Amino acid sequence: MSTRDRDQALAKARVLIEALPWLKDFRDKVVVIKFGGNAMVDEQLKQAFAEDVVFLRHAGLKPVVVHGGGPQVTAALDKLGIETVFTGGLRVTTPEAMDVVRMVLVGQVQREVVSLINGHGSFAVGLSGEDARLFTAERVPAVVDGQPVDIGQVGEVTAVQPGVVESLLRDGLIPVVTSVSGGDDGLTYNVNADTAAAALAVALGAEKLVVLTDVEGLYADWPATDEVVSSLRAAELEAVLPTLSSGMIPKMTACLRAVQGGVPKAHVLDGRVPHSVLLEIFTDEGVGTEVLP
Ligand SMILES: Nc1ncnc2c1ncn2[C@@H]1O[C@H](COP(=O)(O)OP(=O)(O)O)[C@@H](O)[C@H]1O
Ligand SMILES: CC(=O)N[C@@H](CCC(=O)OP(=O)(O)O)C(=O)O
Repeated sequence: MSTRDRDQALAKARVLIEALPWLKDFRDKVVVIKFGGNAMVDEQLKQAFAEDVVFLRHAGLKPVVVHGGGPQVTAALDKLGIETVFTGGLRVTTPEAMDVVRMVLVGQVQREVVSLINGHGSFAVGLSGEDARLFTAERVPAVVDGQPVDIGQVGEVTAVQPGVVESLLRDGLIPVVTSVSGGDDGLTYNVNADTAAAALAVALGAEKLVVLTDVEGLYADWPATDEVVSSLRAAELEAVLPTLSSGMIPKMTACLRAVQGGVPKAHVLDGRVPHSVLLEIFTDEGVGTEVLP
């Protein structure tokens, strides 16, 4: 073996050894990963995401995927000539739009994520919040400048029955969850996927919530600067929440609820970086924004 070959082999071994403490810590632990619609635009990135999830499963963790699909819903609504309006980071959802949301998220995006993961084995099983009443949702208004604004069939998760997800995990499977949920009133609700991921992470007693998105993390003073906040505590996040805009509102609220609900750490990561999930879980690379209790 030449010196160069040996150095390369050593570097590879170092990477594997760096993962050792994390492999020990995370063995048998549940990690909820929110795969955002904006992070699922590129074929190579989608493949890398599927590889990461399957890697986690083979490494002895219990990954649970909650997927988004906002951009995909907007594209379908556009085709049908239905206008898209977001208020406080949430889609204004008429009964007509609700049918499209469910069709696209459950029938298209969820199926795609399931088949991407199953390209690497027989692991992924798709579920929506309606299956076995995983989530119960209740209609909520958006809050704009402190005032409630009606946004239609949009719900918050008020109850989680995680049994169906726990059964799948016991069988070594990878649940792929869509946020669309049923209400006690018999209606179907459009639940933001970050919100659903946080509620599920809390109910499962997850070790970590990882939220993939299309920015590096939480920007300190967006859009004026792109300086990423690398770490913040729940109390600090609570203070900055009212200053946030658009999609970051449900995302950071979800991280806050997760850590307040007992999840030791929530992490917003750049889904445009290939294998960002693996890098976050198994290496010392400090990427994205972590939220601590
Ligand atoms: N302080 C902030 N830091 C980072 N991104 C922000 C901030 N405020 C608003 N944003 C916007 O939030 C977006 C992420 O939310 P969203 O589009 O809902 O993502 P996803 O589809 O991954 O859930 C970013 O692309 C950015 O445009
Ligand atoms: C109420 C609400 O806004 N629901 C979201 C659900 C999908 C989602 O959250 O997708 P991303 O994670 O890709 O943004 C929507 O209709 O777009």
